[in-house]
This record gives sequence, C-alpha cells and structure tokens, in this order.
Amino acid sequence: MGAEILSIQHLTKKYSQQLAVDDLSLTVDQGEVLGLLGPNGAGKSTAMNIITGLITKTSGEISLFGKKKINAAVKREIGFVPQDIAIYEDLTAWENVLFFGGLYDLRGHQLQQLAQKALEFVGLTAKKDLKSKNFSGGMKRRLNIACALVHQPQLLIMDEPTVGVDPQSRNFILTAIEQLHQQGVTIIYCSHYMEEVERISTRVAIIDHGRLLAQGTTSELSEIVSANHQLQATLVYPQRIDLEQIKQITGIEQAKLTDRQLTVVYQTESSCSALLKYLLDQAAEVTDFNQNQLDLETIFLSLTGRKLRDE
Ligand SMILES: Nc1ncnc2c1ncn2[C@@H]1O[C@H](COP(=O)(O)OP(=O)(O)OP(=O)(O)O)[C@@H](O)[C@H]1O
Repeated sequence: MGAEILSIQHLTKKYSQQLAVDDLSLTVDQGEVLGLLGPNGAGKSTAMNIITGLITKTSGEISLFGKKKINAAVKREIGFVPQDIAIYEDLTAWENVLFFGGLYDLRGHQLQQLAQKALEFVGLTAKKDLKSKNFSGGMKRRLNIACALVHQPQLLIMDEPTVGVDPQSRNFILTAIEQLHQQGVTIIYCSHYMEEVERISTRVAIIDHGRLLAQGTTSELSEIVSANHQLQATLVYPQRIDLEQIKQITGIEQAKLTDRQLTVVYQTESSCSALLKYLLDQAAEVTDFNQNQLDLETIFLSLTGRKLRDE
C-alpha cells in the first residue's frame, strides 16, 4: 500500500442541532479507490466538503498529503467533483476546462495541452466548442469531471457523480475511474449505489448517521458480518415454498425469492440444515445450490438494519 494521502481523525460537524458527521475517523492511502457508501443524508457530502475546504469542521483533525495546513499547494493536488454540477453553462466545454485549469495557475501552451487531454479523457473532444447548456446531464457530468482533472491532481474526490446521468455516461464515468486508478490516481468515490461502489472500489467505508460503521475490502466486510452466510438455491417448484415459514426458521436472517432463485442469509449450519429439510419436505426440488460470499447489499443490511435503496 502507498503513502497515506488523507487522514481524518474524530471529525465532527454540527449544523445547529443537526450532527451531520459524528466522530468520523478514516484514512486513505495512495492508489486506493475508497468507496464511501451511505444512504442520503449519511454525511458523505458534508465530510467531503470539509476535506476540500468548502465548509468548516466543528472539531477533529484532517491531514492531506501529510500536512495539517491545507494551503494552495495541497489544494492543487485535489480534484473535486461536487454533488451539484459546477460548470458555467454559458461557456463552451473548452472554455470551462480552460477556466478551471486557470484557477490552478496553468497558463499558455501547458494549459491548452492539459485541457485537450482532459476533454479527450471524458470523450467530449468533438463537442468542445458547444456551450455546455446544450449538453445532456451525462455530458455535463463528464465535463465537470474534466474540469476537476485538468490540473492532474493526485487525489480525486467524487460526490455522487452518476446521479441523474444516462446509463451510457454512467458506464463511461465508471470506466474512466478504473483508468484513473490504473494510472495511480487516488480516488474517493461517494455513492449510495451499491453496485458502482462494488465495481470500482479497492476498499469500502460504510457510513450512516455521520458515523463510520465499517470499512475494508468487500471480503473483509463480509468477514465482519461473518456470523451470516448466504445460500442460493434454484428451485423447480418455487410456488411450493412459503418465504414467511422460511423466515421463521431459527437462525435465518433474510430470505427472498426472485423467479426460481431463493436467496437466504443464515447464521448457523443448523439453520441451513433446517432450511434444506424444509425445501425437501415441500418438494420444491433444488437443481442448483451454492454458498456465496455476501454481497455489499447484504453486508449493508446486516450493519445498518436497513436497505440502502429505501432511503
Ligand atoms: N447546510 C446544511 N444545514 C443544515 N443541515 C444540513 C446542511 N447540509 C446537510 N445537512 C444535514 O446533514 C446531514 C448529512 O447531509 P449530507 O448532505 O452530508 O449527507 P449525504 O450522505 O451526502 O447525503 P446526500 O447524498 O443526500 O447529500 C443530513 O441530515 C442533512 O439534512
């Protein structure tokens, strides 16, 4: 693992009576893609806005690139894609990227070269002379990413960059992040989309009510909730089973049926045996059966007791 890029210690933010970030401690190392996962209102944006200096903290310590004083040189190493798209709609894509590059003291030929590179990276070269107000939501997002990348920061912070974008742009953005990761850029990716975080992150931090609930790779998180195991079975006669009866079996935590696929999260081997006996008694006929590592959605549910998507 690379050097420590970000360290947050006991960070707290209070908006009058609302505790938005509650004693949050987190570190990010060079080259990592940290997926910060949490439902709406979990405190992700507040934490990122503090790190990037947009709002002040109530208490706690932050150091970036080993420095506690976040001066202009430190800020130059950060690229930020905020939750709300921040581009100038009356400017062309090209003018936008030049403007943001200029904020980092890039000038002349170097600025032109980097602006070209940034627009190419997000696939907007052909549209560079169009005013961004004519862009789709996905194109605006991609332009916003180009503006955040033009100065070639070491750390890229992205706050829900795929909200409101079309599936094509969404995939484009995720692939771009994978490329940046390969190039060695450190990335913090805030999202409430489980499958995105699962796809691109090298490590995941789960945050809810401003608090860090757990962090680790997906398989480490799976071990944290290892009291639970997941079993999937394909049934020939799914109509013969009753999910409510399955949920009554001692040690069964969750059960869901999608078409012929039964997914059950259970705690003990005895609950698994009891389930198999039930399936046999009901003559549901199991054709395929496997025990999996838990997916992020199940882990999240185990840690928070609630579904991310319902928030
Ligand atoms: N400027 C503000 N004034 C008062 N309360 C705020 C302010 N900004 C955020 N909050 C509250 O702080 C809590 C955390 O919000 P925050 O936006 O950081 O969460 P989030 O995880 O980024 O969610 P979202 O994706 O919906 O933005 C929420 O309860 C929110 O209502």
